Amino acid sequence: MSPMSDRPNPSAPVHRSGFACFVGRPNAGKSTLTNALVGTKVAITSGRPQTTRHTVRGIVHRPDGQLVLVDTPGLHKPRTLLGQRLNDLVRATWAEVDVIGFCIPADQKVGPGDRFIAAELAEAKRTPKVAIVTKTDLVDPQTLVQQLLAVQKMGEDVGIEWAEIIPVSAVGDSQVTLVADLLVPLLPAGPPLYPDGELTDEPEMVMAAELIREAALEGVRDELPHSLAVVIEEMIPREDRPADKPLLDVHANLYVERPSQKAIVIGHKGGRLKDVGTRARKQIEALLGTPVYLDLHVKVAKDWQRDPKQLRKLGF
Ligand SMILES: Nc1nc2c(ncn2[C@@H]2O[C@H](COP(=O)(O)OP(=O)(O)OP(=O)(O)O)[C@@H](O)[C@H]2O)c(=O)[nH]1
Repeated sequence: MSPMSDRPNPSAPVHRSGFACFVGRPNAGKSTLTNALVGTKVAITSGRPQTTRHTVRGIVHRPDGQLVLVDTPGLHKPRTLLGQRLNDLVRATWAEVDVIGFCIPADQKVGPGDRFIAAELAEAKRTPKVAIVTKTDLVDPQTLVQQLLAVQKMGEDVGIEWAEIIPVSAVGDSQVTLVADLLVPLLPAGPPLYPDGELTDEPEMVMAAELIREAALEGVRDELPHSLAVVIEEMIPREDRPADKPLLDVHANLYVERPSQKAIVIGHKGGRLKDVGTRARKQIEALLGTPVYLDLHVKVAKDWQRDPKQLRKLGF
């Protein structure tokens, strides 16, 4: 603990800093809330700083504190080696972060999916947990009150005492600041962990790979849940370009497990892959501030999720 936190002066403003992660079932609104909090268009700001093994999604800089939002993959029934590793990673993250935000959409009844996560979450006894009821713009006030009560009850059922229960609409920009207001006091006292203005410290290649992966999964997430990995083979400035007209060559491989998945990614007459490439290219250009030539190849790496050697190669 830093000496700052021991100082018995309640009137002096204490700077706090630490890590938070959002959990919740798919589509609960975690990414949207993250982006709203961070307040940037760079949707995927990932990083693996020395201080944590986890991917940084975004950093909220405030005068009173710095909130580093880290990513966890979804918890799910482990059927493969990758599934097991992901679940282990989730649990490790929950034990290491300073606060967990459990996102529950306001417009859907608390269900078995939520209860499964809540029961697992209850095991992370030492980490404070905040319940965040998202998408409040989609419901009327009465439904919202019912949902807040249901979330309270779910906590009681599994033995979680929520530090806070916060309704928020990231899309409607309602109470987003309040989420940070309530999370920051739960962080330990300490100086900022990252320089001001920094959104991520991930090497550009990994960020580019994530942008491509996101683009490739768009609309086909259900068909390709964890079956897609992206590896940037090469990222080099094109030679012989005038200084005012640079071009960055990015060559990436998209690995899927089965030929049927390859067909999904590529699409009819390659149309889908072309779209994926265009979208990912624009985002990489926005991210790096330079024109990009993006070259994508889809490869089948059979059963890569079950093969430790392949997993390592693909960065898991
Ligand atoms: N109306 C409304 N829609 C929202 C809000 N927040 C998120 N959404 C929508 O809900 C959907 C899911 O949001 P995401 O932020 O991608 O959810 P997620 O929890 O990150 O989903 P996964 O990445 O699948 O785990 C998207 O279509 C969002 O636009 C909100 O505050 N209001």
